[in-house]
Amino acid sequence: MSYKIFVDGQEGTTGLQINEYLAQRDDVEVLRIDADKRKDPAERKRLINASDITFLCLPDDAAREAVALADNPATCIIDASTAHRVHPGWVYGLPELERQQRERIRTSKRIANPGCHATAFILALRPLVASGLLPAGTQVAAHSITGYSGGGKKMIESYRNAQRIDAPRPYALALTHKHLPEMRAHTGLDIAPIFVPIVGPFYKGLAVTAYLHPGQFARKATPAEVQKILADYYAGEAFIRVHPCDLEAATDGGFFNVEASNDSNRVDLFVFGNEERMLVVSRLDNLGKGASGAAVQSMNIHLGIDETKGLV
Ligand SMILES: NC(=O)C1=CN([C@@H]2O[C@H](COP(=O)(O)OP(=O)(O)OC[C@H]3O[C@@H](n4cnc5c(N)ncnc54)[C@H](OP(=O)(O)O)[C@@H]3O)[C@@H](O)[C@H]2O)C=CC1
Ligand SMILES: CC(=O)N[C@@H](CCC(=O)OP(=O)(O)O)C(=O)O
Repeated sequence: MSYKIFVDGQEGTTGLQINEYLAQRDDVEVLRIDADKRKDPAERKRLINASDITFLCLPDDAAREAVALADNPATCIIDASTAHRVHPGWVYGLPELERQQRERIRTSKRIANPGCHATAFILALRPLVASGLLPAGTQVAAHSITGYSGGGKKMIESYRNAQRIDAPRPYALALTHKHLPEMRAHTGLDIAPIFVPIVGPFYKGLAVTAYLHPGQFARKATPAEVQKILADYYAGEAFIRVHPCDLEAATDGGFFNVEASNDSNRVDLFVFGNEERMLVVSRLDNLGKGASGAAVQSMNIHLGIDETKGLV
């Protein structure tokens, strides 16, 4: 069986990476759009409706437009943009979210691929809320350190061409980052976090660090107990690794490497600190589990094939 796949936005950062994954597979046929028709709605409409799966790797407005072009009920759309992540009728493409999520991804024709910071944040926090340890009313604070490819073609260009940008740059300082709605909706928290992303002068790799105040927990817990909640929640997950509370093993001489999950679809989770002050750190490749890898994982689940196919 060969599935027909169309990548709308095939020349963008996420689209190119999805095509790299698909190029290694013999069970998919990629429908290519001619370069001069990449933004032609009629040609995009034809290819979307000729496909079993269409990946939208587009800015939000273009993604909404693409959805309006889809009229074949058999076509499944996996949207990498922010447009539909808390939208009714769309399933959030994070299979590890909870037990029923894979079935939702399998049966829905509208799948919203999670944001990169949001994926890391939600996977770190959701088990703690679900276990009752972290009250839903807690306002969590977190920062994220990310590579510049997360900003797409324009940001990549600015790092490569402009005068050297060699210092990390915090942004979204109005504290209204576009991932807040999905972070709130999919962690089970009632309040959006105080969230500060920081972009650094490296291509890819991302780590969200969430600050936990054990005084706000519903019961006393050590870092090892928090680590166990995460490990139990993700037991058996192919792409989530919950590391033991071992600072020496988790760092290079005390320094945390935000690039160490790169070139994988893996999320690495760590708990640091003590009974008074705690951190949960969640690390991934923003172009892997933070974007294209996650999209391919959802495609595999939707098609009912091994979800790890083509992914490491
Ligand atoms: N980069 C990342 O790590 C992540 C990105 N995302 C999301 O995925 C989506 C794509 O992001 P990214 O790949 O980084 O963005 P890029 O800017 O790298 O690529 C977007 C592509 O879409 C094309 N495009 C723009 N408008 C249209 C249109 N109307 N019709 C057809 N094609 C169009 C652009 O064309 P042109 O080449 O001419 O500019 C470009 O090739 C975004 O919504 C982003 O928020 C999600 C998770 C992570
Ligand atoms: C470095 C950088 O700018 N990163 C992007 C997030 C990329 C991502 O996950 O994406 P979506 O655009 O799909 O939400 C940002 O923080 O806005």
